[in-house]
Amino acid sequence: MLKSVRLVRRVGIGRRCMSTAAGLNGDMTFLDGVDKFFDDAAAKLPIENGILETIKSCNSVVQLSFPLRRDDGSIEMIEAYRAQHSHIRLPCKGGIRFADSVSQDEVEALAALMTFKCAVVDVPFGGGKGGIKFNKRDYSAREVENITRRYTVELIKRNTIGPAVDVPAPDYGTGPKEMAWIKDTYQQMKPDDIDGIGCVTGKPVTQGGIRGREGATGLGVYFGIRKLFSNEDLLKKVHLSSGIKGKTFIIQGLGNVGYWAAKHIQASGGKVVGIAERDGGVVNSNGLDVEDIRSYFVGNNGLLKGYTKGEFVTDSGELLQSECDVLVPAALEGVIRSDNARKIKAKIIAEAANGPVTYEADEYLTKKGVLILPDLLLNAGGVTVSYFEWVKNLGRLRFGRMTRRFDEEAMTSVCDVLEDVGMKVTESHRAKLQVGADEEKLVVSGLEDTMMDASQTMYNVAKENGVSLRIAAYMMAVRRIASDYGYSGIFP
Ligand SMILES: NC(=O)C1=CN([C@@H]2O[C@H](COP(=O)(O)OP(=O)(O)OC[C@H]3O[C@@H](n4cnc5c(N)ncnc54)[C@H](OP(=O)(O)O)[C@@H]3O)[C@@H](O)[C@H]2O)C=CC1
Ligand SMILES: O=C(O)CCC(=O)C(=O)O
Repeated sequence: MLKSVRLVRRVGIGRRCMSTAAGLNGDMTFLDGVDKFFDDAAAKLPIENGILETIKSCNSVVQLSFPLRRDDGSIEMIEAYRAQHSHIRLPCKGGIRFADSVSQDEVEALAALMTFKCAVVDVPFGGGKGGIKFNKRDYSAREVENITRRYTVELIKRNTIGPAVDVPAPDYGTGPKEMAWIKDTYQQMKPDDIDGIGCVTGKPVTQGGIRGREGATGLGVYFGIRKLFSNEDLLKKVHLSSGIKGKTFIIQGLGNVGYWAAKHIQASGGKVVGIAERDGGVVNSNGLDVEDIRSYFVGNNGLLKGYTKGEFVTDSGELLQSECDVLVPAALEGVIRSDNARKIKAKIIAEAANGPVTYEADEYLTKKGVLILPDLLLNAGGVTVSYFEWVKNLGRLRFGRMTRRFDEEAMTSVCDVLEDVGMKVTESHRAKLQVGADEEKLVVSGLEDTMMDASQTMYNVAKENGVSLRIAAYMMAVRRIASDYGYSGIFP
């Protein structure tokens, strides 16, 4: 039985109905920090105050609690949320987090980041985010499945999930398996929704997922970092030469995002000299082998302790403060705060996680000259490829299915014609040209194009306005959303 349900409608700046979150070790709460970044960007834009208030406010938050029958026969109440920050574009979009840290403040902040992130990469969704407050490790597989399915049912009952209204995806603590349960539950309950398969993204490929989504966020992080390493102007400010090759990286979190980002960084010649996980970190100034450490970590129940190809450091927080060119936080928000910002030695912080740097730490580090690649841009690869998955689901057609062979044959004809007119086309030329793009190639290409384009616009906005990259990203987002309101007006 449903114990309590609260539907909270947020209607204006500062009129938060029940923000109970404590600040982050003395810094403001996650949500207050996001609001403050928004205000700083908004102050630079000639946009009517009422529109700014409309953009900033969270449209709705569902708070749920539902019972779980534990394996030992006892009943436990589970607390969960889904925030829909913006309905200006539908569906709402954003992941579902399974973590002890989940709170209303957290999901609202994350949902707001989703709205702005989607606008930065021009993905036509409003922001949403869900969370269930529990640690998966303390529950059996059956219990986790039941929690996921019951949560989905509670969302269905409130019309808070569906391909047209709100489409969840993976986030911290969730992945393809949970997304498959959500999809299956939705389709069991709504068999007449012809687009039901698009009710969630990040599904396994066999369940309507898209090739490339699992590694998309980390690949997008890599693309964003690579783009920065081609920007001589910005690199000059942090006294670094161009190119990733030989640069040193420390990664926090070897989960989905951290692993894929580290893998691509290493493949392009970057040196991963430290990896920090919850139980401790491993350092090696000659560079760690990402694939090797990840397979150890996965096989060792998510623990790094015992890994022998580097020095183990018990306090993984120490790694954030170690010497490196680029620090990549890829775990949770608020890990760089005023109480440790002064000790950060990295020249660049690449925000793979959402909100890893608090407002206060951002202010301090930016003044000090540390370059921060903001979450709004840097981890947008996930939602970009989720968008491709949703389009695929609604279109019911795998990208490349109707074009791959056609393109290959067209290029074969081009090679034949070149030879007919007397040009020499070698076998290696043919091998290069006669490729039709399959789904994965198209996804990677679309993702790369999106990240390059959005990065360049962000750099331009930062330069034109003399602001940090983060404020530039917020400015891009606010301008685009305000322009939507300019056309749609305020209903009714
Ligand atoms: N998945 C996605 O597509 C996207 C994720 N993000 C953001 O990226 C971040 C990471 O998400 P994701 O990779 O999916 O999550 P995962 O759950 O896959 O991985 C996170 C990893 O970080 C570890 N971790 C937790 N706390 C710490 C800590 N204090 N120090 C070091 N490591 C820690 C976790 O350990 P443990 O399991 O023990 O907690 C886990 O191994 C989140 O902020 C998320 O919102 C952003 C865009 C998209
Ligand atoms: O893939 C998505 O739809 C959302 C990913 C996400 O939760 C995020 O970008 O923070």
